[in-house]
Amino acid sequence: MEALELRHVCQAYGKKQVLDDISLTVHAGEFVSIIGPSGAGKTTLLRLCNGMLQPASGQVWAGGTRLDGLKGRQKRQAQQQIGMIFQDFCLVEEMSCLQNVLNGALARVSFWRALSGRFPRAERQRAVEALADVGLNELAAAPVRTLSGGQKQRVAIARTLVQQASLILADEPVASLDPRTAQQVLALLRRLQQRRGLTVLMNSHNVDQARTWSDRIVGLQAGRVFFAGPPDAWDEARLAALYGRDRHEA
Ligand SMILES: Nc1ncnc2c1ncn2[C@@H]1O[C@H](COP(=O)(O)OP(=O)(O)OP(=O)(O)O)[C@@H](O)[C@H]1O
Repeated sequence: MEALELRHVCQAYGKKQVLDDISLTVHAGEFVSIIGPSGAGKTTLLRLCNGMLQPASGQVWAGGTRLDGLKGRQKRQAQQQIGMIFQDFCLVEEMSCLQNVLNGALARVSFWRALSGRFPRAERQRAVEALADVGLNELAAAPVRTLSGGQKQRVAIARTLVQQASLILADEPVASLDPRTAQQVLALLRRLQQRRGLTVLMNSHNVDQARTWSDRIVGLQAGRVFFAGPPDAWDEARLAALYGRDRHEA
C-alpha cells in the first residue's frame, strides 16, 4: 500500500515553474528524505503533500485518498492522517508540553471542550503516553518556552503521535539544532517510525543525516527528481552533480 503518491505534479509561483512533472511514491512504513540545493522545491513539494498547496497540474494521493481538489470537511479528514513537523516547531510557547501535545487531538474534540481545555480522559492518557514515548514525561507541566530546541521538537513529534497521523511530513526538522541533539531527535523519529509503522517524508539540507536515517533518498534539482534510491547509492559523484561543485556550499 502506498502512503503517498505524486503523479506528474507541476507547480508554479506566477510564471516561475518550481516543480516540473514530479512523480514519486512513498510506501507505507518507509522513511524517505528529500535532499537538494536551496530553491530546488523541497518545501513546495511537502506543502503539496499535505494539501496546503494545490498543484497546478497532476495528482496528489495520500493513504488512498486523492488530496488535490478536496475541500472543507473531506480535506480536513484526509489531513488528519498527516502530521507535520517544522524547523521552528510551531508550538504554543506559553502552553505546557501536555497541552501542546493534546492539541494533536483537536480534530476529535468538540470546540467547547477544546476551548476550556477539558479533553476526554482517553485523550489525556494518549498525550501522557506520547510524552513518555519521546522521553519527556517529567516535563509534562512545563511551559514550552522553558524547553531546549531538542525538547521542543520532541513535543512536536509527540503531538503527531496523539494526532494518530500515519504519515509524517518533516520540513528540515533538525536544521536549528546542534549536531548531537539533531542526531538524537532523528534517532527518536526513526525509532518511533519503525515501532509504530509510520511513514516519514523528510526534507533535509544535511545529506549525511538523510543517508544515516532514511530507507530511500530523493534528490530534487531545479524542480525535477534527479535521482531516487537507497542511501548507499549516493556516491560523491552523484552528490557533486546534485549540488554543483561542493555539496557543503549548498
Ligand atoms: N510563496 C511563494 N511565492 C513565490 N515564490 C516562491 C514561494 N515559495 C517558494 N517560492 C520559490 O520557489 C522556489 C522553491 O522554493 P522552496 O522553498 O520550495 O525550495 P526549497 O528547496 O525548500 O528551498 P530551501 O532549501 O532554501 O528551503 C524558490 O525559488 C522560491 O523562491
